[in-house]
Amino acid sequence: MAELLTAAEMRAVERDAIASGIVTGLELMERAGAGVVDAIFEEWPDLAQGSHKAVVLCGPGNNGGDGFVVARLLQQRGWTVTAHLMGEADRLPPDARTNHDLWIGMGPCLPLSDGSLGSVKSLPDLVVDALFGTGLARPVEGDAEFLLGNLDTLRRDFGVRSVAVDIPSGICSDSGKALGCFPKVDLTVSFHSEKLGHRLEQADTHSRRVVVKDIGLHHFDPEDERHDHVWCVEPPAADLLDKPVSGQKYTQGHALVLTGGAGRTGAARLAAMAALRVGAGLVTLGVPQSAMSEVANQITALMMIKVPDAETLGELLWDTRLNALCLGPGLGLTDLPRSLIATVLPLRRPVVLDADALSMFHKTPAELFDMLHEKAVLTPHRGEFARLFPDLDQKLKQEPQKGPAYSKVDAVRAAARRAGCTVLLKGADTVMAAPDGRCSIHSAQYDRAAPWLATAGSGDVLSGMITGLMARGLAPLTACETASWLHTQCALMFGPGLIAEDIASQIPAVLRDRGIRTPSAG
Ligand SMILES: NC(=O)C1=CN([C@@H]2O[C@H](COP(=O)(O)OP(=O)(O)OC[C@H]3O[C@@H](n4cnc5c(N)ncnc54)[C@H](OP(=O)(O)O)[C@@H]3O)[C@@H](O)[C@H]2O)[C@@H](O)CC1
Ligand SMILES: [K+]
Repeated sequence: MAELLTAAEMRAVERDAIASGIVTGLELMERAGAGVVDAIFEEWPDLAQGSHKAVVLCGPGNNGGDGFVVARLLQQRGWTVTAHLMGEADRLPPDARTNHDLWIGMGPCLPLSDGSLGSVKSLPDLVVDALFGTGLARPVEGDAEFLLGNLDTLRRDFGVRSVAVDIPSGICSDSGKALGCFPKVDLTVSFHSEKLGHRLEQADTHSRRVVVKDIGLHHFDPEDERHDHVWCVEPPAADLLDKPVSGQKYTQGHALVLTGGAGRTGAARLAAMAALRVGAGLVTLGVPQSAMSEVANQITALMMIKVPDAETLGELLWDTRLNALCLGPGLGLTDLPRSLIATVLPLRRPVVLDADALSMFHKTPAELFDMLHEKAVLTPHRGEFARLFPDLDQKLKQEPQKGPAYSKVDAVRAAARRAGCTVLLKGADTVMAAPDGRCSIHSAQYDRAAPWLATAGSGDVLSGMITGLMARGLAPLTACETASWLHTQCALMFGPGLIAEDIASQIPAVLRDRGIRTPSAG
């Protein structure tokens, strides 16, 4: 998995590298600027030929310093470049000041103003946004706000291309939240690793693409440093999902998914099918009397068993081969589901709680938290999260007045700690955290945007996938990471027109794509 860094972590990596003597700050800035120029030509090969016109907006910190390097390197390629500086040159930090002074010998540096992007008659081919990077400390105002607001219009209406250095200015790199304004650029070029802000919130609405350029710094090792850092979920390794050739069905676990009453069993059936498709050996639906014939008419590979009350469920669970459970999809909000949950949780067996199993505790979340354990997973959407963790949701909702802003990572980590189990908060930026602080983000953004996944029953399928993977023996956080990736990948594979029933049906194709083959296929 790839690390996602906060501004403080990035500064620490830089500081350690400089202190060890392997590199200077000035060298890092040069590499950063050169990385931006390389990325520009990779993105737009036509700009690598001939002479073009660029405007570089430089801020008062080192992000501005990177901008002066870009200005110099483009000018050296024969471009016509104008730099615009926000603030006073003599207040720039040392490395940025050095690059400013180098630029002054080469081309114009004007004060930033509302006219910095030129007039309709003299527009540049490219705008470089180097106003603020990881040091954004408060909302952007004045001329900077005006200019950033215009970038998207220039792109749409006049074909002017825009590139942000490190992160679009105005976006908090720790939280992805906008501080004061909301630019939209074609390309963001970041350094060393992506920052959390490239993946959180509506990240792909302020940049159409993000590329990361290596500047020769040390990367964290996921095996050693999982607790402190946040990781971006990547495609699961084939051996995580493959089945042993000689295995029989019980070696892949037996999941139990509880349904609601008559007329409300669809959600649990979706979850159960997903659990089976991700490879659980057996999946049984636990069904109340009123829904027995409805469920019997709808299933083939799934099994069912009557669960009229909590006592029956308790007896059933003496069978420890039932090794992962799913409660919530369509379960209802009456006393029966509450007693079913109270029967399941003390057994400390892997369990996913979703939907109604979360909503029913909205007045008494502490009652739920008291029963939870480290093998449990909560999979709330934002509304369910707000009901269980109203104070954290409130903090998350507040419009930030300073950076770094409170982030979804902060909120989900706090929720997992409080609940004592893994919490997965759904979204295009799905954030999941274990109670010990391990945390990852699955991003269905940029080229993995899956808008058709926002469809009724989609969350039930995700819960089922997590349950099935836990039945196969995956640890809760790993199951969440793997299921999040599979869920989105199925949607991408199916494409437009997707409904919840289609998601799990794509699993075989996705598994084949991951290199999981039948032995005879080699
Ligand atoms: N770390 C690394 O390894 C590397 C880092 N590199 C580059 O450095 C960048 C980080 O540089 P940075 O720390 O100087 O912060 P940066 O984003 O330039 O802004 C700070 C300045 O902006 C000001 N300011 C803030 N908000 C404001 C507002 N709303 N309105 C007005 N002013 C505001 C703030 O003022 P202050 O808060 O101090 O009053 C301060 O003057 C990073 O993104 C990357 O591009 C690369 O060279 C490669 C290696
Ligand atoms: K920027």
